Amino acid sequence: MQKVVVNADAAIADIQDNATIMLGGFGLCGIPENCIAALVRKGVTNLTCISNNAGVDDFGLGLLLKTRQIKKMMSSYVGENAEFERQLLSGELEVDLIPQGTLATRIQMAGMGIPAFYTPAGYGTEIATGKEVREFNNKMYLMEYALHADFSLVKAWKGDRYGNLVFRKTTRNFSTSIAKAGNITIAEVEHLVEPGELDPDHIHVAGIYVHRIFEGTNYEKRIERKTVKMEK
Ligand SMILES: CC(=O)CC(=O)O
Repeated sequence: MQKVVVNADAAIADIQDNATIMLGGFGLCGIPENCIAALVRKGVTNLTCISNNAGVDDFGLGLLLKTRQIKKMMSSYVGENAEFERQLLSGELEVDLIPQGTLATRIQMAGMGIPAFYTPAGYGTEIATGKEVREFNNKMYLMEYALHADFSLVKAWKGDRYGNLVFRKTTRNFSTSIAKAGNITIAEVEHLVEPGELDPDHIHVAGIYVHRIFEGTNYEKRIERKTVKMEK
């Protein structure tokens, strides 16, 4: 199977209005920047976006919020985006705020083919509204469903033509599960290499999960490693 596509525009060409897309990254690192820029250029609307972080005003999913292409956000960490807040408070944006561990597990379960699971997170709160509740060992749990998407978009450090992916540091968080949860998974990578160049022991996502891959350009990478000197 030929998985390599020329660029982000080709990779996302069949994402249409009303699609559900899942995006990797944690905080502002590991963001599929090239795919987001291509979605802005394509102008698709009414998207449902599943991502731990909803971006900031001028980066990440904030770019798609600014252009009003997102109808619904399913997220956990949403606190640093003024336009997100404005759209939420004005009722323009539907928001499903999900506890972070629940979000991670719902995505992971989709990749594992497990339809639902029980978690104590959110029991007795608004999160529990409408959800099945069960008691195990004298503790109450909510049933949560696996979370699937039409498309998963992830950004890795390296990938090969077969779609095998290697992530760096925190960018791996969420991205490895997201890569397995979409019907179509698109990976953008900083370095596209030949099969055999990646050490098999270092591969985080096996190519079987990845349908399209391309080498991205001009990564902004908002979060950089800083050396912090600790006071004695
Ligand atoms: C703590 C977090 O959830 C990190 C982030 O997405 O900003």
